[in-house]
Amino acid sequence: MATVHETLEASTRKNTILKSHDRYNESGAPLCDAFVIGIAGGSASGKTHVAHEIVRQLGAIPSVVIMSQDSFYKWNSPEQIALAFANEKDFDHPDSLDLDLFAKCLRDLKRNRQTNVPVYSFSLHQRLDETQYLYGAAIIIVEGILALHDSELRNLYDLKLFVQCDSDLMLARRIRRDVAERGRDVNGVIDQYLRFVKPSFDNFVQPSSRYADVILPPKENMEGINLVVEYIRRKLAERSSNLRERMALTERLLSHTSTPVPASSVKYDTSIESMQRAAEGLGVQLLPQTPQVRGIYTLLRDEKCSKEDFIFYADRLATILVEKAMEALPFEKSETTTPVEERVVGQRLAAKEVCGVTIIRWGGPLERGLQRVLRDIPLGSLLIQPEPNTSEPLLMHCMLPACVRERHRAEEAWVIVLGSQIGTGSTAFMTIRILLDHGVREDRIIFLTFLIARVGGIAVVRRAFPKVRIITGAVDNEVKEIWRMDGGGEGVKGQGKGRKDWKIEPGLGDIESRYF
Ligand SMILES: Nc1ncnc2c1ncn2[C@@H]1O[C@H](COP(=O)(O)OP(=O)(O)O)[C@@H](O)[C@H]1O
Ligand SMILES: Nc1ccn([C@@H]2O[C@H](COP(=O)(O)O)[C@@H](O)[C@H]2O)c(=O)n1
Repeated sequence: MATVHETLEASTRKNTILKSHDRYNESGAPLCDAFVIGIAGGSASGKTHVAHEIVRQLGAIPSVVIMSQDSFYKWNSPEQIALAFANEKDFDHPDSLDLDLFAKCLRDLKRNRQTNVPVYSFSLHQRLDETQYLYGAAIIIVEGILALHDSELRNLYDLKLFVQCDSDLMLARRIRRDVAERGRDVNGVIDQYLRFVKPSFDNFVQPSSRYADVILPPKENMEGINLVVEYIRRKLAERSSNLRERMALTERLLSHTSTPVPASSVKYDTSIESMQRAAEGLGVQLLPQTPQVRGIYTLLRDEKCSKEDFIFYADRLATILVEKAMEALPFEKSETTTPVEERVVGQRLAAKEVCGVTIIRWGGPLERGLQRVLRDIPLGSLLIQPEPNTSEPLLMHCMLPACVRERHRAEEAWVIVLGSQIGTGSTAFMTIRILLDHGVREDRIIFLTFLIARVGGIAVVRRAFPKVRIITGAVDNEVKEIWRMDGGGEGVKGQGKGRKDWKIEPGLGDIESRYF
């Protein structure tokens, strides 16, 4: 028998997040749901093969999730498991599946929310205790023998496919696969096939082919798959947006803002009054500009600041920012006994769940400060990187803390987000949107940053998410378009390989490179 580890590997192989990308408008609302493709067909007809071929051909398109109906087999009692091992349990009737849960998970994922999909073991004939977290799909491929049978599921698909295959070919493939991968023997596979698989195919699976938009042949089906992939590409192109570009076009966007940002006559005016005015206009919280804070910025801005000093003072500043964030968290009365046996009334943190989310590299210089103030805080991470051609932010990796991954906990959680500077605002925007998708309340997100560009994407972020608290230590003037060379440093477009990027002026330079 396969080990639980092997079983898990086999059963989760179909539910894979590859990458994810951004698809929201400037108001923070999702532009569109994920595109969902339903693939049905008999057992071993080639549904998984078709799903993987579509993913392979889509290639550069960032996020595709394959959701398998197999994950939704119901929990089985010990008696049912004994029947299953004797090949006497019917796993092909629609009643063997939790179709309601299947539709709920798909609905959530389609609407850009997280979902936690059950994990099923074919070798143990049982749903396992763990679930698989999925989030961020732009395209969802659903595959299963009954994927087109249920009307609730059908209503969620944008495209319906059916893989047509001869019964003898399906039986031959199933014997080979079930013996090799699912811990079965030949006689058992044949018994189960004749008793349950074939009748169910005739009664439920084959009749559902009438709902399909496209019927694919079992072999030599590349031509059909090519057409399907072309169709998906067209649909995605219709939906695409270039948010970062639009966020950087600040004049146009600022004219939309309800709170006008006062213009400064001095090019690089970093005076206290100028920063305070800008922060107020933008609705961001500026750290009190104490001599200490001003002194730290003066050191950090200095191009001659050594790495050692930069790290020390960035950590110090991060600690001050986190201390400021603490003022937003709820505290309650708490009694304690002192070492001299006296009772005193004090305070304790009253938030049920507090966690941090850092954006890999971008939030790194703030992490030590967070952990100094909130020692055991769970810290999740996101990797958001620009798409090479458009510079659109892409979510490449999503490792959120448990209290955000589960929706009922996310609704209670306070989240402190770390990002070193907000220029075009596109990464900040995407991070906030990801947290909202998970159910975190807008007024419980606290965004900490060293620096904001007054004329930049911050206006869009504020307008889209007015309840998010943004705390910064400084507000600088503007965000400028540059050409970032592949090997590092700035260059001129057309002279060497690189990509479009933005930088804040006067700024702190490339904070991550100076810190790491
Ligand atoms: N077009 C194809 N050409 C050759 N082999 C295929 C093809 N489609 C599927 N197979 C093989 O048949 C078996 C079952 O295919 P799979 O896609 O897992 O079926 P399903 O998901 O419908 O149960 C696998 O071993 C797979 O490699
Ligand atoms: N414990 C189980 C659960 C399901 N099956 C069979 O799996 C088939 C569906 O999966 P495909 O990948 O082939 O689409 C279905 O026909 C069930 O008979 C099983 O054998 N054991």
